[in-house]
Amino acid sequence: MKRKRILLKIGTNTLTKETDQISRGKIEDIGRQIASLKEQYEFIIVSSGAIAAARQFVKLEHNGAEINIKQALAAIGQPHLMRIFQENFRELGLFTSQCLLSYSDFEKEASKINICNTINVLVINNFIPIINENDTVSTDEIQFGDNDKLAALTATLLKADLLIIATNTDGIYTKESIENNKPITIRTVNNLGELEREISSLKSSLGTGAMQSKIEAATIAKEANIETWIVNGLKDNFIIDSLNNKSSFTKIK
Ligand SMILES: Nc1ncnc2c1ncn2[C@@H]1O[C@H](COP(=O)(O)OP(=O)(O)O)[C@@H](O)[C@H]1O
Ligand SMILES: N[C@@H](CCC(=O)OP(=O)(O)O)C(=O)O
Repeated sequence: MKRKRILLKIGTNTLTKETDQISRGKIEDIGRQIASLKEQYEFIIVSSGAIAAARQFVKLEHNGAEINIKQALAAIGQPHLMRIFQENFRELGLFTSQCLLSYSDFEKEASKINICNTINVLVINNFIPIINENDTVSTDEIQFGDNDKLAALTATLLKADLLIIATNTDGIYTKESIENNKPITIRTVNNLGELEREISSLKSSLGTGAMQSKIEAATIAKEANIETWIVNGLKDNFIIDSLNNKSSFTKIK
């Protein structure tokens, strides 16, 4: 049976479990789930966390440009992040590999072919690709805040069956429920336009930029007929529970 391809995007909030360190426990939780699902699903990961990994170890001299500091931190943190993935996944019998991509790679035909070729060989040989933005050569994601769009472009290019974005909420909450401090998840979205209106009207008062980028990612995925699920990565077993419909999350069809 052909395995379904899941593109899993893990944000910094999830990877650090909202602390100032990468959580080995969370990486182990993710690895354990991938190991138990590997007969039915193949996983490609887009992981943030390079900057967070560096902040555990260093404080850099400031030269006036905050973005340069973040780029340097990403360069320092990325190998640490990969080491933590590698150590934890290896214990579970999983092999890892690293791919660093930037937006401009998705605009060049030759680069797109190379990305597909490399990642398909990795997947066939059971090496899980762990992708991050190449923060040395471009600043799009660290400037605007996340890897969501990179994940959607990658899911589209690699013909994923599903895009799962792991974050620190039970998906997207309704405007009213946020205002009442009793968050209620929007379970299914068929009309992204309507959702966009709800979110943008929240923007001024509650600062919803973070969810906006996830909606933009879902818009890209939808154009390629890929569903996006926004799930709570802080919870143990979040991938399996969402696949079994045992948790509260947002499904964007
Ligand atoms: N309607 C909404 N529903 C849920 N979360 C929202 C909403 N609007 C804005 N957010 C914010 O988006 C955040 C998640 O995005 P972000 O901080 O970028 O996380 P990540 O690092 O996982 O990408 C939430 O913690 C929440 O503060
Ligand atoms: N490439 C950067 C991504 C930074 C970022 O803010 O991402 P996210 O946690 O997805 O909002 C890193 O690895 O630190």
